[in-house]
Amino acid sequence: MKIGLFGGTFDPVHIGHLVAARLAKEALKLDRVIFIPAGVPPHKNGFGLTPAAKRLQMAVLAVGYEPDFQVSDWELQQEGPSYTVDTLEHFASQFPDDELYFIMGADMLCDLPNWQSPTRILELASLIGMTRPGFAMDECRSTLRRVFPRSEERIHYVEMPGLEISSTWLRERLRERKSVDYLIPERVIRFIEENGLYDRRANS
Ligand SMILES: Nc1ncnc2c1ncn2[C@@H]1O[C@H](COP(=O)(O)OP(=O)(O)OP(=O)(O)O)[C@@H](O)[C@H]1O
Ligand SMILES: O=C(O)c1ccc[n+]([C@@H]2O[C@H](COP(=O)([O-])O)[C@@H](O)[C@H]2O)c1
Repeated sequence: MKIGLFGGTFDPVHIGHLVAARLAKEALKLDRVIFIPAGVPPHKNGFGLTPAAKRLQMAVLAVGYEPDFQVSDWELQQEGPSYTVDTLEHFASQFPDDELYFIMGADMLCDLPNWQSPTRILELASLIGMTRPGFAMDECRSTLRRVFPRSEERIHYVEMPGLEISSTWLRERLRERKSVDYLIPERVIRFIEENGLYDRRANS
């Protein structure tokens, strides 16, 4: 089996994530994709992060009834920063007979040399870099080719329609009481309002 792992802060999850997962699955013929909300995202200032349990619930609601999408709370159960290498070691021992693919947007892929143990990451999984507006994939590709010359075949590049949205931008819209319709799954918007996340309340 080919298993896609998709790590993220998902604060909140949005259509950029869902489209990336769907197209990565299609491009690499993955059997399923597991969304893995990060407990403590390693390169982000954790200040103001929505509590892990709520980010997890939003991810669960977002993947809804999709039989080929799942959510893992593994990173949320660990202490300290959610380093991908540790997550991959865990999933590799969990699924020893399967091939692992880690899905990421171009911004994250270009940053790979700064991650914890990137060479080990490339031994444990193939990577799928999804295009993202504002990040030059070609530049990123030549950097990665230079830094990891022996891992070229482990990194896949997949085009997706440019969705110039981020959780940061959506949090701002939510706080400003602007519409996020179609950008965030409807069930997740309802959850945000019911729980008063991002200062948003139903009918406010
Ligand atoms: N619009 C998008 N297009 C392609 N990839 C995306 C998009 N949004 C997020 N991703 C990718 O999804 C993964 C998880 O992203 P994350 O949860 O940090 O969302 P984000 O929108 O980048 O959040 P923030 O604005 O809070 O940094 C990352 O690999 C990121 O590159
Ligand atoms: O392991 C690392 O060094 C590392 C550094 C930066 C990001 N990551 C992972 O990349 C994924 C996307 O990160 P983020 O910050 O965009 O949500 C998430 O699973 C993070 O744990 C991992």
